Amino acid sequence: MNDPSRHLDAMRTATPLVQNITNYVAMNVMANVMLAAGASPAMVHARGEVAEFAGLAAALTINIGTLDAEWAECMALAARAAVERDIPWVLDPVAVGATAMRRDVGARLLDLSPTVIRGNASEILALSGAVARGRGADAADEVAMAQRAARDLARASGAVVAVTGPVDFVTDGARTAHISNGDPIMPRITALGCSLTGVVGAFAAATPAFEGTIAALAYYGVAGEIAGRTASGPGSFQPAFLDALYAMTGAELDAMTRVALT
Ligand SMILES: Nc1ncnc2c1ncn2[C@@H]1O[C@H](COP(=O)(O)OP(=O)(O)OP(=O)(O)O)[C@@H](O)[C@H]1O
Ligand SMILES: Cc1ncsc1CCO
Ligand SMILES: [Mg+2]
Repeated sequence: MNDPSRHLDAMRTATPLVQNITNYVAMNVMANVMLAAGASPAMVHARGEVAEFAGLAAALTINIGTLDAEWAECMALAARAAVERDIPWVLDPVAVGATAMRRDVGARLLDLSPTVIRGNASEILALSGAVARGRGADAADEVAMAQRAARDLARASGAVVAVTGPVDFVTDGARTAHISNGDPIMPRITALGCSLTGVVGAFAAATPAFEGTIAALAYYGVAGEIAGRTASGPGSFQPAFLDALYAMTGAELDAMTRVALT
């Protein structure tokens, strides 16, 4: 893909309303990232309104980072509503292999036909049923190790699967892509992966899932590279990253994108 800017333009033009059920750590970071990108985020998770809100939204994202039993039920209600209303929904299976509860909720959500699944290598390995070594929310496995699991998971679930890390991998079960944009500071800042899931949802609202996911990952990685030019550590990286998401032109994105389709 040499023109991800088309998909960035489509997303910014649509300013999609994206409903996010995300974790307490990510809520503020994610909303700011999505606003800087040009989307309209709403963090909505109450039982009484999740399904109704999905009728207003252009996409839904569900992140199990700070799970509890009540939220797990609301996540399923929201996912069902998204499928009924035919809007894309993105699953972020944070630390899905860590506990029995996470494995159970992850499997239930997987049964509800996510459009895209976005996780790190340990999470995608665990969700696919393979043995993973992740501790908590951080990856301990390599993206390359998770590629076969990602392809199997995509074929079994019908979802586009994105494995993020130093080089990102995206597959719909048949086609594959590697995106080698990004900055090594990114995994040293909490919730940047969670926030990326929101950006993937925003792109998927305006573009078919495989192309939209690749473009979202390229855009995010390029913003990371731009932020990395001036940042002196994780603290100064965060505002520089928001500014880069906000200011990036389509021409900059196309010039800096490193995507290999296979
Ligand atoms: N070592 C790295 N070098 C360059 N980019 C990276 C690196 N690690 C992660 N990234 C980028 O960081 C972003 C977030 O991906 P990551 O895999 O860290 O998510 P995550 O583990 O789900 O994060 P979290 O759960 O903490 O929010 C992606 O755009 C990815 O490409
Ligand atoms: C640190 C952390 N703990 C639960 S969710 C979360 C945010 C990154 O996934
Ligand atoms: Mg994560």
